Amino acid sequence: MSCKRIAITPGEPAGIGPELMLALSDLDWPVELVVLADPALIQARAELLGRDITLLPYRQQAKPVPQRAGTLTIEPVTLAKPAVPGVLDEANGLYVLETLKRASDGNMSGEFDAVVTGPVNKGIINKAGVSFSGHTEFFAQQANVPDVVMLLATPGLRVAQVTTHIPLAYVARAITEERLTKITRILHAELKSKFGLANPRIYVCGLNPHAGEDGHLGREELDIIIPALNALREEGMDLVGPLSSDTVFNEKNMKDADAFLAMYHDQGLPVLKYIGFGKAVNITLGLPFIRTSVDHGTALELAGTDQIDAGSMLCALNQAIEMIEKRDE
Ligand SMILES: NC(=O)C1=CN([C@@H]2O[C@H](COP(=O)(O)OP(=O)(O)OC[C@H]3O[C@@H](n4cnc5c(N)ncnc54)[C@H](O)[C@@H]3O)[C@@H](O)[C@H]2O)C=CC1
Ligand SMILES: NCC(=O)COP(=O)(O)O
Repeated sequence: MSCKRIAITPGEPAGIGPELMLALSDLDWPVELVVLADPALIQARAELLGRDITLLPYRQQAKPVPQRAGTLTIEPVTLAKPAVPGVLDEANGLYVLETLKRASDGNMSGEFDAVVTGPVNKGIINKAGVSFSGHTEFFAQQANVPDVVMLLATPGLRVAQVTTHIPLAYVARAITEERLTKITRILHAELKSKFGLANPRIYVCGLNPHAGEDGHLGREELDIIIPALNALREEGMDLVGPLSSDTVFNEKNMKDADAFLAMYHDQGLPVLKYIGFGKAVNITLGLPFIRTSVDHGTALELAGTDQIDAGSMLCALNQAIEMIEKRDE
């Protein structure tokens, strides 16, 4: 297989993204990594941490070559202001978006084979004047895809979400038969195509406490979720539920399920992040390109220190490489 090229966005410059890039540069990789960032930022963080690193310019027309330890290949994107570790500055909000847009464009054109993203601060991008709720929604919009699925995965557990970054107060309204059907179809199809599962079994969470307790604690299960799941079962999908989300994540179910489908962001992710910290990956399903990410945030208080765990970033890159291999099989 020819050497592949993966775009890497470090994310929020005041967060631990630059440290994550240094962690990537510690290892040899079988692919070319193209870091979309301000070289001065990476150099400054390396100096702060007493690290030697050789920054190489990205040459788009050259054949991709595997990344060698001690180096990072960079395409410059210029910060508006030098970043201070741990201190957000809305002046750099658009810089972050520029890196994401470059990654998206390069993936859409076929220049890159995947994008791996570091953590961004959603709030500071909004403060910079651009409405932004997350990479998931941003990449969907850039790729002109109406529906994508956020899936977090760690060994032994995959959790997808029907809704992503919306206020809790809007969640019940957003759970419609149409949305649940579309999301479940994407999840089911990509568990097959991207993870090689012939007939994936998906455990579905209820929305209400005790999955509505026969309608006494909320009617969404009876009126929306059960009818949607029954129709999808008619298509041959192996769906279990809806089940009460306070008990569904037990050892027996985790062994049996290929994935869990949660109704909202904070329903299943605490379980996944608890058992998977340092070895979990966020994957966007339904995009026309491969996108993986760290499972954690900007950890501002750790920026500029050597206290970070780069495990999730390494897993995200390995996951992207695996997905490229699967795609090219
Ligand atoms: N992929 C992304 O872009 C994500 C971005 N975020 C953003 O991050 C910001 C901060 O969110 P928080 O909820 O505080 O989550 P966080 O993940 O930044 O921090 C939660 C706790 O985990 C620790 N932590 C996080 N990553 C770590 C690492 N690699 N090594 C060691 N310790 C680590 C932090 O020090 C903190 O104690 C928010 O603006 C949020 O939107 C959050 C999750 C994902
Ligand atoms: N919990 C994952 C998260 O919030 C990151 O979302 P995204 O920025 O990857 O869409």
